[in-house]
Amino acid sequence: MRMSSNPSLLIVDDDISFVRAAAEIARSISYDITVAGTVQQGEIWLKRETFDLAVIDLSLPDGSGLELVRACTRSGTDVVLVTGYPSVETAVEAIRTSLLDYLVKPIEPARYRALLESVAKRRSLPPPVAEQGWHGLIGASQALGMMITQIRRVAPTDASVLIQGESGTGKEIVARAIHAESLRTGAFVAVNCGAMESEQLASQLFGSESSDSGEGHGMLPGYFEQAAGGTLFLDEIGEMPMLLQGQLMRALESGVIRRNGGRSDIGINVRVIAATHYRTDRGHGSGQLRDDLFYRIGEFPIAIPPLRERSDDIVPLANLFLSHLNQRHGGRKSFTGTALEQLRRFSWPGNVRELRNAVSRAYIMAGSDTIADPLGQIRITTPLEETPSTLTIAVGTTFEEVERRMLMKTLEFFGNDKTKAARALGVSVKTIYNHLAKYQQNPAQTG
Ligand SMILES: Nc1ncnc2c1ncn2[C@@H]1O[C@H](COP(=O)(O)OP(=O)(O)OP(=O)(O)O)[C@@H](O)[C@H]1O
Repeated sequence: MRMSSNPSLLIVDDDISFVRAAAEIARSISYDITVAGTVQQGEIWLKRETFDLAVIDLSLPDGSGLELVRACTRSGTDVVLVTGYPSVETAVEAIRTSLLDYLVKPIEPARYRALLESVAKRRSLPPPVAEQGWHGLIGASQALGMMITQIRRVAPTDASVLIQGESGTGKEIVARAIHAESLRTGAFVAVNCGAMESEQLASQLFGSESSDSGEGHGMLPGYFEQAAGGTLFLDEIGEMPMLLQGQLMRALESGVIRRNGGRSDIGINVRVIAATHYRTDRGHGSGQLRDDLFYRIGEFPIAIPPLRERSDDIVPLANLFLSHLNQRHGGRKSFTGTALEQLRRFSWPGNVRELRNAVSRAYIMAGSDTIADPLGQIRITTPLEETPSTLTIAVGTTFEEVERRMLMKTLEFFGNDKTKAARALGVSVKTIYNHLAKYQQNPAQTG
């Protein structure tokens, strides 16, 4: 997997002198270069990596360069076909496919260089994030643009991705974007590893079979099977019990799983994306993950910065959340410039989720169509700083949100010990798990 930020070029040609000349020009404009001499080698490289540009000879020792064009198009790689023997048929065939250009040898260095420069320039710009966002990701910050570039690069590969970010930064939305941009046709299945007890999580992940059942009976396919050909999103992987982490590691390494109580192995074709709120930059922090699993799932790490570190995203997000509320309630409310500035300067410890809640609260509390002081409610009603053992709740917060925040804060206070949290809240451990599972199934209602 390439980690360099240089543009990348794949040259597929068995003509050594052409390869040398083409590579030299590309290197002079900082391209990372990979060379393949046959269709088969080209296919292997295209499966392994995503390139910005591929320069492919039409006649290769084992077939036509056209055979590689589809794989390139699928992964968003621009293609330039070259030929030493131009003919009308090959030209027509080449034009029918989606090419950046079609060059005849000996190629003009100036034209080839211009092509390389235009691809490199286009790739270095972050893709535009339209008003409705890119796969639901809204924002205008450079950090978001860079994240989108990373997503586009890694999505078509099979690399496992580890997303790190504070709560509410958008880890699930990023995981969904990777799945949507991948070539995987199966389902996206999300599971919160901290929302279930160990045994339940094991049978949900790997499925279960009861031994005394008749044919087809008592067989419950788990999340791995449900995500066949698709993506399994393991949220809060650091909460997964150690024993289960070992089981997961073995499944990922061997490519097979066995249902609980089952007798045969089942092959899995699943791309795993994991997420954690622990910082993963200094080692992997608090020892929540087995070393081998950390390295196995962290092939391609993506760090989502907290909202306070990408304040250019705040205004577009706030405006979008407000326009959703206007649409839902038939309103015409808008923020004043000062209001938007106030939102921009706030630190948003609960990140995008907290911003969305604040916009809802401001919408409900606003006496007119103009919202001038969206944080007024927070300031008036939260004179106290929160501490690890206190929770501050603003007027206008829904019961559901109060319940959720109380539960999460209590769990945090007791170091995620569900038994202690349940005792403190006067409910059963099962109730805690039920709520966590509900938050996982209905994320829209949780914030
Ligand atoms: N860039 C963004 N654009 C639009 N909406 C966003 C963005 N980032 C986050 N959101 C929204 O914020 C909310 C929280 O996002 P999400 O659930 O993906 O966060 P998370 O990091 O997975 O949170 P948690 O760790 O608490 O599960 C969701 O409603 C999501 O749609």
